[in-house]
Amino acid sequence: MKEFVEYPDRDLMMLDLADRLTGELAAALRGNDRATLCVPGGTTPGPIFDVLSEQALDWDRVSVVLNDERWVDEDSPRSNTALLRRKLLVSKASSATLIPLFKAGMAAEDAMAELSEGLAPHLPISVLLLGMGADMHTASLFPGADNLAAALASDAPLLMPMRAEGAGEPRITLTAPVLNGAMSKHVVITGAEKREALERARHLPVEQAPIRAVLAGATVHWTE
Ligand SMILES: O=C1O[C@H](COP(=O)(O)O)[C@@H](O)[C@H](O)[C@H]1O
Repeated sequence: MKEFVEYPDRDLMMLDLADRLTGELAAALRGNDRATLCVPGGTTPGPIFDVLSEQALDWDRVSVVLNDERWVDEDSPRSNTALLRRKLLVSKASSATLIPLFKAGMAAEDAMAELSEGLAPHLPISVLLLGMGADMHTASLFPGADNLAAALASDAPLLMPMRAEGAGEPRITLTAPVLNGAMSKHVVITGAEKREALERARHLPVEQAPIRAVLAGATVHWTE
């Protein structure tokens, strides 16, 4: 890990993090025509998206892609894409381009080729924000998942379908080499349980603690 940043409260963390991500995106846009922002779903990032979506940035030159998606329709409360549409791709950020990680009416396995083709031109990731579950999964790299080893391999494809006991529904995830190809990497976690899990992860094999696969060079942001 590059740095562990501890904040006095959630509001300050979300504001500071949104500010850092905006600064890094602006820097990426200064040197390139476009930039790619890759973000987690789940319960943690909503307040960051609220702040980010109000930032002055050339959003029409920004591509936004999720770290991973739960294979559910967008009208499901579990849909990470729906979270993005509701919280991030609004206000000033409404002109950003969403790179889809879901195809309605198809099995995840059957949609890989088409979704990978859509993602490829937007790589490498300029700015990466990851979350982490208390089970030490990040993106949809879950301990015990069927395709975990393949998704961690250095020659992994861009995307992998993933099924795991703790995951609920089938998933699709960006693989470790794609995540690690990011120009800047941040991990956001909250609460004592996740802090302890992160500490434990550092002493476990990556198969049991997949977050380890992305920690090199990452800044971890934590508050209670
Ligand atoms: O299922 C998921 O979980 C992780 C962590 O989510 P949280 O609710 O504990 O913040 C998230 O990073 C990932 O994108 C999501 O699909």
